Amino acid sequence: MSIEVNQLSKSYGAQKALDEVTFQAKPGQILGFLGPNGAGKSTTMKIATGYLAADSGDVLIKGVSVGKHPKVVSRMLGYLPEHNPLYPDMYISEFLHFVGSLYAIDKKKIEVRIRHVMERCGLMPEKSKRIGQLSKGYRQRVGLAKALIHDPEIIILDEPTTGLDPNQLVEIRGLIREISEQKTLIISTHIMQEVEAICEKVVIIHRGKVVAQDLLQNLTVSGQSDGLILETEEPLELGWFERFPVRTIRELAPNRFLLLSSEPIPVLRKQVMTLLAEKNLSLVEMKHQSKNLEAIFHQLTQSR
Ligand SMILES: Nc1ncnc2c1ncn2[C@@H]1O[C@H](COP(=O)(O)OP(=O)(O)OP(=O)(O)O)[C@@H](O)[C@H]1O
Repeated sequence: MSIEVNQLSKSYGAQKALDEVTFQAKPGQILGFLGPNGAGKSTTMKIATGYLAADSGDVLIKGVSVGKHPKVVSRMLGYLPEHNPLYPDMYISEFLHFVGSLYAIDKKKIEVRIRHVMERCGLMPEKSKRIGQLSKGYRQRVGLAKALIHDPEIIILDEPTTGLDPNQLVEIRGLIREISEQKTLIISTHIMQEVEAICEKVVIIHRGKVVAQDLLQNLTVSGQSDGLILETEEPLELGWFERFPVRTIRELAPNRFLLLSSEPIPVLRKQVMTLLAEKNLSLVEMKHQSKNLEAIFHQLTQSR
């Protein structure tokens, strides 16, 4: 295994942020680490990269304990934190020089290495600007370049596309896919499309506990999550669905529900149509929510 997270627990005061979190990533795998706000993703990433100590449990990077050998591990890891810390007054290459010196990269090799990562991360068009003058997308690229400068085998990216516009988002995702060749990647995110677009394996965490861990293809096929999204102009009463073949109801937004069906969707749809007519409700939207990651995520991380 490239990364083994073993029974990690962490509390902040009385609050338990992680409760025996366990998962693994194989060499060459892109693992999507998913969870709602406050689930414990950043805490896990910080412990895995040696920035924070766990209360119990450990993370092994290629068999080396992060808790016991944080310095050894830091050379094997590239990390893009959620709040990507950069020096706004520095030029990009100046900044990468500085980071390279922290990893004691050979002075003869550093120029070549900086040029390589700047090209790889598409930074050459902006090379004459200071970091503070760059757009958010380009600052994320600098963060990625920083994570790659010492050519680590394992890369951990904490919410790498948050706050990017749709064009930058596609570009950065493409870049992540390119970077991932021959590397092991963990990407923490709450964007389902991101995981579906780039990840092979998925771990879902909720309130500090792992609630699902599998290959994306297995999760989306085996998840018992076929459902119907229903939105009406008027409020719906949950009691109306008691006689329906509905296992669970999730409120996605006001007057908008995900009904997880225990029967084929056409059976449920027919009953919902009858209900709408009976109650004289105006339909805004009704659509089949197939067994996709978003439905599984809702199912596992929202309470009724
Ligand atoms: N330094 C801290 N002190 C106290 N509580 C903290 C601290 N850091 C995180 N927490 C709490 O621990 C829980 C997990 O936080 P964490 O940042 O790991 O979640 P997350 O899944 O990364 O969330 P988000 O998607 O919102 O970034 C949250 O309830 C958070 O408020």
